[in-house]
Amino acid sequence: MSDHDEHDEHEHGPDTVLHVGGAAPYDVVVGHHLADRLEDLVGDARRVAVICPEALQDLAEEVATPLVESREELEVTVLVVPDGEEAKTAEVANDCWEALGEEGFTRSDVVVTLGGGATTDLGGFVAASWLRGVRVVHVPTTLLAMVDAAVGGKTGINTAAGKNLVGAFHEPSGVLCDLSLLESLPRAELVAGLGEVVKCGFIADPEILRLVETTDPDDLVASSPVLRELVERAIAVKIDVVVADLKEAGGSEVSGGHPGREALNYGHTLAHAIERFESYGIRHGEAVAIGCVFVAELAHRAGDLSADVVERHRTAFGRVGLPTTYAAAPFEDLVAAMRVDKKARGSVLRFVVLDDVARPRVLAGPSEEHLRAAYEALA
Ligand SMILES: O=C(O)C(=O)C[C@@H](O)[C@H](O)[C@H](O)COP(=O)(O)O
Repeated sequence: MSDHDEHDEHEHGPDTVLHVGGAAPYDVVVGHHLADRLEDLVGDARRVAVICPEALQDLAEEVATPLVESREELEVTVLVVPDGEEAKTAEVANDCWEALGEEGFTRSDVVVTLGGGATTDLGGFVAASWLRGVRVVHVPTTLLAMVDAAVGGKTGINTAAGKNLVGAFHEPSGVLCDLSLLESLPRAELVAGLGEVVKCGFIADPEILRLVETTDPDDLVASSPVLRELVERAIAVKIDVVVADLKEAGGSEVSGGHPGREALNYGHTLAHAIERFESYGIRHGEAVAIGCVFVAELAHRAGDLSADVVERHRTAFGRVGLPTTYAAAPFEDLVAAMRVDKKARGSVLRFVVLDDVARPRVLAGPSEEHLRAAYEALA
């Protein structure tokens, strides 16, 4: 992650600044080589804790060095956490709290997360809970974290009962989406990130679907202007939704009503159940693709979604290389896992479904017959 220079400006155009309004406004910057923006975001902090997975330790040092050099009194500590979902445990959060305690971290200090969605979820949660909330700046290094996890303030860890069951809403004070970091991202990780992008296309922005359907998937690489447009569009979808309903309070069964923030959970009810069943051995974006096809099948049976739009799910997710079939888990196990989904109310399962592209709503209490048939359609 190096500094932005004239060459970047010439080759990739100016950085894009997407503003997130609300009670705690912040900017999401999309561009190339954004390291020089971090100093401003750290502001007058005395201490910075950079939370990153082991594989990104060198990058963390690269980020830390200019900060240390920028101000004599600034202390920067790198906290290394496990890779992926293994970081999202109470034990790892506790290790981070202990480290912040040893550093004497105060309310004016700053956590910087550097990593994928699991790192931003964990680091955001540590920042949300330490002293009941210190500033956090996210520097996402995967496509999924850029378009989803780093934006909107959801933070959390997993428990034995399921994914993200403990957490807090804690908005970052800034997000730096440095697309040059995607150059070294394994292809499968980039493809997984496209799962959340395509999801945004279905719930709110048909132009995303058009771009995905008309671009050669091999051209979706870090330096591609189309990828950048997809990133910016997906973030814009997310910003619109979280500004209107930060704490997911608007999800209701009011007929014809938009589900508020729950719309972003499209495909996630089954996705989280599959991830848990697979002991997080499947990438989140892959599970989301499967979950979206499932819920499209459900909406076709229990609602108004046309067979054409169901098929469009298969082609859009499949085109970028994401899975659209799944049969590994017994239906009953997945239903049991879905019962602890945050959208469930009492014994009633609730799903975000579509009536058409960009027309999301909540479906409450679908019949077991419809659920089973939708799951069987994934096989
Ligand atoms: O930001 C949201 O709201 C979302 O639901 C976005 C999801 O894509 C994301 O995976 C989120 O972390 C899932 O949240 P959860 O509340 O279902 O745990």
